[in-house]
Amino acid sequence: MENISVKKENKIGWIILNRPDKLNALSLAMLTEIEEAIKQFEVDNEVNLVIFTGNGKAFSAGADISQFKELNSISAINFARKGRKVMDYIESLMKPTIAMINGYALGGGLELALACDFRISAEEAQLGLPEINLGIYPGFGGTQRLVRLIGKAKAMEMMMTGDRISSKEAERIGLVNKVVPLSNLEEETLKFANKLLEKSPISLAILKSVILYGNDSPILDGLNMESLGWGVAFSTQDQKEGVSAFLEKRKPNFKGV
Ligand SMILES: CCCCC/C=C/C(=O)SCCNC(=O)CCNC(=O)[C@H](O)C(C)(C)COP(=O)(O)OP(=O)(O)OC[C@H]1O[C@@H](n2cnc3c(N)ncnc32)[C@H](O)[C@@H]1OP(=O)(O)O
Repeated sequence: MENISVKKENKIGWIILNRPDKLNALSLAMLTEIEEAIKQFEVDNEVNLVIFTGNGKAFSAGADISQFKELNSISAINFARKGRKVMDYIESLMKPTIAMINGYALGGGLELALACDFRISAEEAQLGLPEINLGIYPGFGGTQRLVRLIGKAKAMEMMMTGDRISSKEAERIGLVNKVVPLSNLEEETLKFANKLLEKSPISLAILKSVILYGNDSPILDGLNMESLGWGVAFSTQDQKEGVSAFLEKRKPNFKGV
């Protein structure tokens, strides 16, 4: 991998965007590497959760603008589709994902963070969708995900003005889950991740699927999915372990089966 670095530690798969001199701009090559890393983590039983972050002063300053010069209408669609495909893949991963936002999260970089389940941001970070200043608009799924996450008015404001917002403001409007000083970012992110790692990975996977499905469906379909997922959760050993542990007044030891 030339544009990202990848590691596994204590059940966590790390994807670290690694073009610090270009503020981790998302080139086509980087998108391909991210897709490859996700593919590996998806089937790796030693990875139960994935964290994205950036090397240097940015999480990511967005799609690589230097690659835009070569684009025509068709190749622009292909670039946007490639990015969208990767973001959709991240979103649908059946393991929790966290964007650990260490600095600028702009344009496609923020769209990557939006595809994650959780966003934990450094106080010092700035977030925004400045594509409008380039005569374009978010194209990696952000037009849809941001509206669903924070509502139409604020999402339109961010996309149509292109203004950057602080982490504190992002927390206030529900765009990030938690804001911490940069010096504590990794520690706090790991604390949050470890809370999830104590749960049953299989229940988290079913729950995530039910929530994502329901978010894009009429409520009755979502409710039906919830009931069906419940049945699946009840067929697992983890469910038996969870109930036994409660009754035996001990901590559950979930195995993901
Ligand atoms: C085709 C489908 C696309 C679909 C959807 C996605 C679209 C996008 O994401 S468009 C990009 C949106 N992002 C931006 O417009 C942000 C661009 N960057 C900036 O405004 C600034 O770099 C900054 C405010 C984030 C930071 O400013 P500063 O601290 O002054 O750092 P520099 O500007 O000097 O940047 C250092 C270095 O990094 C290069 N760079 C920064 N962002 C990008 C980028 N998005 N693409 C390519 N390169 C980027 C910048 O050019 C500098 O490089 P050098 O000049 O070679 O040092």
